[in-house]
Amino acid sequence: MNKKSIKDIDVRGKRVFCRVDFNVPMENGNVTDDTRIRAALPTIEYLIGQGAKVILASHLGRPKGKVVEELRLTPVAKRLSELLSKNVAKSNEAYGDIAKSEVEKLGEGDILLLENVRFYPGEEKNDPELAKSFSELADVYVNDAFGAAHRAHASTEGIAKHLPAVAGLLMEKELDVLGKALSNPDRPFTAIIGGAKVKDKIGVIENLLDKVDNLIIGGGLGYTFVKAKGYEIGKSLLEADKIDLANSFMQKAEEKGVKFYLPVDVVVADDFSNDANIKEVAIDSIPADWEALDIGPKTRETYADVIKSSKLVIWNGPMGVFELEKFANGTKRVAEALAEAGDTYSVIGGGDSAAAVEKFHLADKMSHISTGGGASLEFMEGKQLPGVVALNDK
Ligand SMILES: Nc1ncnc2c1ncn2[C@@H]1O[C@H](COP(=O)(O)OP(=O)(O)OP(=O)(O)O)[C@@H](O)[C@H]1O
Ligand SMILES: O=C(O)[C@H](O)COP(=O)(O)O
Repeated sequence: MNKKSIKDIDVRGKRVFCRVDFNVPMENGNVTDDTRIRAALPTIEYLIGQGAKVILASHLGRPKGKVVEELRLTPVAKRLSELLSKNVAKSNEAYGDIAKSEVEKLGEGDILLLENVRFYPGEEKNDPELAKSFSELADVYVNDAFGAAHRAHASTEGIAKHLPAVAGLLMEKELDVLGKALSNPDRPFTAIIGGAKVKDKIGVIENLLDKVDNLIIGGGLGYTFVKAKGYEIGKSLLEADKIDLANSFMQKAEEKGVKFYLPVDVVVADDFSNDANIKEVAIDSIPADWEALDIGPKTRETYADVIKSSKLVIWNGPMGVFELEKFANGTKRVAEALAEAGDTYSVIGGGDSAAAVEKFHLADKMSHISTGGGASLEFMEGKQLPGVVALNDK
């Protein structure tokens, strides 16, 4: 990495504004998956160890510049405090006099979590005034929010103009692992792309088609490809305006000698729920009133075989509606195959794929689980991430 990290500067006794990505799933005021919080612990613990005054900032959800009670970071402060076995103060503001007075109370090694930065309209607009106000809380800026590094926002980009700005340890690790995988991949190199929408994955599919040996498609976005091949897909997800694009991807894959894998069978349902009637059908037999919500058993085994014969696999996006047990088998099988594949380096990029791997208790079997969904996607598209560009060069 050509950017400075916290190890390159002296943070002892300093007020450190550390942007983290604590955009975690919550239910009834409790954090339901703390992966992203745990991923930030090395940086936070390092800062504590250095005697810094640690000011943490994050977004949660998309409150669109307004205070949304359910999107306060209070439950995150509680969870972080449990993980660190240490008090984590929580502010109801993210800048201004109240936040300043709370920062003033910090001793060396203390931690304050600011309120959700997206409660302020200036955050997503990258308002220079707001960025300046954030910077007034601190002496140093650390960006450890790889998951939000693709956003040019006040707390991820603008603030870096006002303070010495360096990467945290998580940011550094993510950039090193993903960068190495894409610039010099071990082969066979396989990408598995799933999730809901083709439109979200256009860039990554385009870029990866130039790099991979195998491209596996699953999830809701797969049905636009299935339709493009001429099959009826019933009520499955379809982006009709992306059919031509899907065709052009399949053509490009053929030209480049990339093996392109689509489901050959699927699990269809008569309702989008765990109570639905379901059946497994071949890809050419999706009933008109039914919806494909997972890949079928033959597809699962083919995908597992491709995974196991690969040296490097990048996975972004679930194979089905894994949140519902009836449609989790495809995603689970992919995760298991990655876990079983001994000498395959597995990179899980994507909030949902990471959540799935956690859910199946296979996280410790993966080589690297990226904390970035959109960020890892953009990285895989070959784009520059504004939150990284803004940091000080080495
Ligand atoms: N066949 C399907 N039909 C409808 N929805 C599906 C289907 N397969 C997967 N999904 C849904 O797609 C969602 C994930 O899509 P998304 O594109 O956000 O994935 P992702 O890239 O992993 O997300 P993130 O950006 O958070 O990492 C899941 O909630 C899942 O239920
Ligand atoms: O969950 C993510 O991918 C990051 O936290 C960024 O969130 P956003 O897509 O709402 O900017």
